[in-house]
Amino acid sequence: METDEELSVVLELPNDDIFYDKKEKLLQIKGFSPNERIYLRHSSEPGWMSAIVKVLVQIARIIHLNELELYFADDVHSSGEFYSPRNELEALNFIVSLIDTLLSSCKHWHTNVLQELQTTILGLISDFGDKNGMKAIVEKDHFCDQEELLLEWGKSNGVRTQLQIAYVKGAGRGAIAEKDLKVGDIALEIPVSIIISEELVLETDMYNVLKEVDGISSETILLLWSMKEKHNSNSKFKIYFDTLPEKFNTGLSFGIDAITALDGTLLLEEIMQARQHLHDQYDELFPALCTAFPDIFPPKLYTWEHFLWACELWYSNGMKIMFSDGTLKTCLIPIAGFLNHSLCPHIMHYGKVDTAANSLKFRLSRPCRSGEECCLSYGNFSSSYFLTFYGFLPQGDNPYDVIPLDIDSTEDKSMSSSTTHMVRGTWLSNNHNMYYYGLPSPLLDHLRRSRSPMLRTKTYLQGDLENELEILEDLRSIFDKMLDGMDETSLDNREMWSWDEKLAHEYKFQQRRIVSSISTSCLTGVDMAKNELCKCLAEDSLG
Ligand SMILES: C[S@@+](CC[C@H](N)C(=O)[O-])C[C@H]1O[C@@H](n2cnc3c(N)ncnc32)[C@H](O)[C@@H]1O
Repeated sequence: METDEELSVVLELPNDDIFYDKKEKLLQIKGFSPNERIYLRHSSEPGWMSAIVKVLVQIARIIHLNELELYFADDVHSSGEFYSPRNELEALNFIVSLIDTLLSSCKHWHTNVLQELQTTILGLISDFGDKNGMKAIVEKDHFCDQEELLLEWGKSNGVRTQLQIAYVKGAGRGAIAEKDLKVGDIALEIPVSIIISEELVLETDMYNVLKEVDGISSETILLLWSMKEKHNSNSKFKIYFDTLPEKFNTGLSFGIDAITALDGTLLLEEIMQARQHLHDQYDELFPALCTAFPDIFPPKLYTWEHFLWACELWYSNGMKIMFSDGTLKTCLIPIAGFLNHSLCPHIMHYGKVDTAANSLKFRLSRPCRSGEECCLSYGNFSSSYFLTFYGFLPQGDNPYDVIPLDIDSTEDKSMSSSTTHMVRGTWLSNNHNMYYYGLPSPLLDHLRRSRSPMLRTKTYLQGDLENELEILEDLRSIFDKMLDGMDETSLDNREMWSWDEKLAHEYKFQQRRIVSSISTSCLTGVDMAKNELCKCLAEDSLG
C-alpha cells in the first residue's frame, strides 16, 4: 500500500490461521500487532535498511511458524530469533513475494527503495543457504546411462529441466543444477501426463478384482499394480521402472543385528510395529489373490519380498500431489524422484498441479549454483521417520527430532487437552536462562502448574524456587533413566558395520546426544535454582 509520499506494507497474520491466538500473543510480546504496518522510508541514516529488514523478518517468522516450532518458540522478548531453516526460508520468501506485489503496482519514485529491499532479502536468502545447506559431493566416476535415458524420455514427453542426474556421496542419485538458478526459477517441470497415479489402474482387470476387496485403499491398489508393472516390458513407464534400485535399504528391511542395536530407543518398537502392519496387510491379500486370480496376480511376482520392495518404493519415492480438481493423491513422479531431501531445501513447495500448464513445477526458494545438488524438503519429519521409511538420517540439526513425553495434559486449562508435550536437543534453544534452561516453555509451565496450581509466574520467591527444583529433578530422572536404557555407542568401527547396523548405531548416537543434552540442561537448571534459593533464604534470614 502506498500514498504519494509514503510507501508501506502491512504484514498480516491471517484470521483463519489455526494458531492465531498463540501467534498473536508472540507478536504482542515482541511489540507487534497482527496487522502491522511497516513504513518503507528511505533515510540518510546509516542502517535504515537493516532496521526495516529486521522488523519485517521478525514478524514474517512468527506468521509462518508451524505447530512444532510454536511449541519450542521462547515466549520472551528477544530479537534475532531463529526458529528453523524451514521457517526462515518461508519467512524470507514471503517478504520477497510481498515486495514483488508492491513492485508490480507502485509509483516509479518508490521502485528504488523496493528494489534495494528486494536485493537485501534475496541476499539474506542466499547467505542463509550458504551457511545452512549441506554441500553434496558429486561422484564423477559413476555413470548414469539409464538415468540419462529417463531424462530423454521425459523431455520427449514435455519435461523441462535445469537439472542433471549424478551420484552423490551417501545418497544414491541426486539432481545437480546445470547452471546458476535463482529464487523463483523453475528447476524442473513435470507434465501431469507422466505422473503415476491411481488413474492408471482404473481401467485394468486388476482394479475390477481389487475394488471388491473390503476396505482396500487406493494407495494399496496402486502399490499392487506397480509390483506387476515393474515387470511389464510394454509398460509406458518401463524406462522409469528400470532406473529404480533393486533394493531400498530402509528401516523396514533392517536385519536382526541392526534391530538389536536399537535397543533402548523408541525406534525399535516403531520399526517392529511398522513391519508387523505390512506383514498383516500382505497376509490378508496373499496367497488368496494369487490362488483365485493367478493370471492377474502371478505368484512369483507377489511374494513377501516383492511386496516389501514395493512398500519401500512408495514410502521413499511417493509424493502427495494436489490435482486441479482438488483431489490429493500419492504419486510416483519420474525424474522428480531423483531429488534428495535437505533440512535446508532449495525447493519447498511442489505439491500442487499448476492448472494453466497442467504440470507440476519445482520452483526454487533459495538459489542453487551450477554444479550444486538441488534438494527438496520431503516434509517436517523426525530422524526416526526418515530412517524407517526412507533409509537415511538427514545431515545437520533436525528441528523435528523430538522425544514425545507421555504426560497427561488434560488438567492443563490454558491449553487444549490435545497438547502433546515433547523435548528436543537443548542446543537448539537460544534461551538457557533461569526458568527456561533450553527446555520448551509449554512443558515447563505444565509441570509447574500440575505441582502448584496457584503458581505465580517465574518469581524468585522461595515457594516458586522449590517448585522449580522439584520439576527439574523429576524431569532429569526421566531422562537419566532413558540414557541408562541405551548403552553407549561408539561410531569408531563404523567401517565394519553393514548398512543397517551403521544407520542403527548413528541413530542411537543421535538419540543419546539429545537425551543427554536434556539431562545436562536439567542439571544446570537445578544448580541455578539452588543458587537462587540460597540467595533467597539468606535474604530472608537477614531481613
Ligand atoms: C526420492 S528418492 C531420491 C533419489 C535417490 N537418491 C535415488 O538414488 O533413487 C529417496 C531416497 O533417496 C535417498 N536420500 C534422499 N535424501 C537423502 C539424504 N539427504 N541423505 C541420504 N540419502 C538420501 C534415500 O535413500 C531415500 O530413500
